[in-house]
Amino acid sequence: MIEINALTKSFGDKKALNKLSLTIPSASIFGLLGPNGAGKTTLMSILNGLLTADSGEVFIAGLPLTNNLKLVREKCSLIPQSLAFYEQLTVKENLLFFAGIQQIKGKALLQNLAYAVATNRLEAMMDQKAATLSGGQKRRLNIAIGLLNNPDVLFFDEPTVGIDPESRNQILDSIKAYKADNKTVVYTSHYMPEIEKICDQVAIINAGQIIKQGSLSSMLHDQQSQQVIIELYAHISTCLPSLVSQLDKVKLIDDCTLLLSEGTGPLIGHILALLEQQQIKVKQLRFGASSLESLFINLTSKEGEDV
Ligand SMILES: Nc1ncnc2c1ncn2[C@@H]1O[C@H](COP(=O)(O)OP(=O)(O)OP(=O)(O)O)[C@@H](O)[C@H]1O
Repeated sequence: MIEINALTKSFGDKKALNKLSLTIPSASIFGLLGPNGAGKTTLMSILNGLLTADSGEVFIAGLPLTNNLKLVREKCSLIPQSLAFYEQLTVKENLLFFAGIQQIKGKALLQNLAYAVATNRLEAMMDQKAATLSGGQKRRLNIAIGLLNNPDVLFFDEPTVGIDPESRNQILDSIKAYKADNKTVVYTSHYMPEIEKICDQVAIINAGQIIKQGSLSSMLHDQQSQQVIIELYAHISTCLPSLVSQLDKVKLIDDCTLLLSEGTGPLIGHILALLEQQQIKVKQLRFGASSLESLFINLTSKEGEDV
């Protein structure tokens, strides 16, 4: 289990984390969601000992992070979004090099290497130069390198950005396999359907604080009776520019979809009347936050960005 209490980190005047508290259960796949600049990377960097917090505490498997940095680094692995290996070395040479600099040897090396290669399906390309791999294969090599220390906790920073669907599915399958092997996975992504597919628990971070945390089903259920989603056949920005500037409690999910938040009773009638006036046809009207995306937009939209 990872226990985070009142973590604060500033860069100059900018508070990247503001007394953030969070509990991440063991052997779960935990989704960390937040808009750009919310503090996700800062949090992951602190949890991995790459940055030091100004105040607050972190316990990983009961150990305080500050006094046990070396041990915690052995138990955790951060898989960055950027590729961090040598293009001119083969897959095997890269894996052996990164195992070597962590001084992983003997039986541990054989076991960890086999696990990293098998879960990332790299067997067929061990003698291939990294430069010749596809984007998805490179991403899998990146992950395999992160597994060489056989970590208990894996932090993934958007591992599936810009890769083909086959590699995306392989990566998602491997993440489920890590959980089945009792590893804890902390996962950030902007791609909500992916989070919905694999995560047990989700926390939404905004402006350096956790604004919502829970199981995915409970979070969506909480919102069920309070939200209405209206999908249109037309583009809102072109056909109804006045509507979007007039109304509170209305947000855009995309240019054809409106999300009406809490307390929307009379508002629905008002909007439907406006749409009728403009002869805009409604494609679908749904009750409840049917997706994590609508919940996320609703929770993280800032004043001034609301429509
Ligand atoms: N080294 C730094 N120096 C100055 N400001 C920083 C630094 N690192 C982060 N920040 C600021 O702290 C805030 C949180 O940044 P962080 O990178 O943690 O957000 P994020 O949620 O990971 O965003 P993204 O999804 O865009 O990667 C932002 O306002 C960012 O500009």
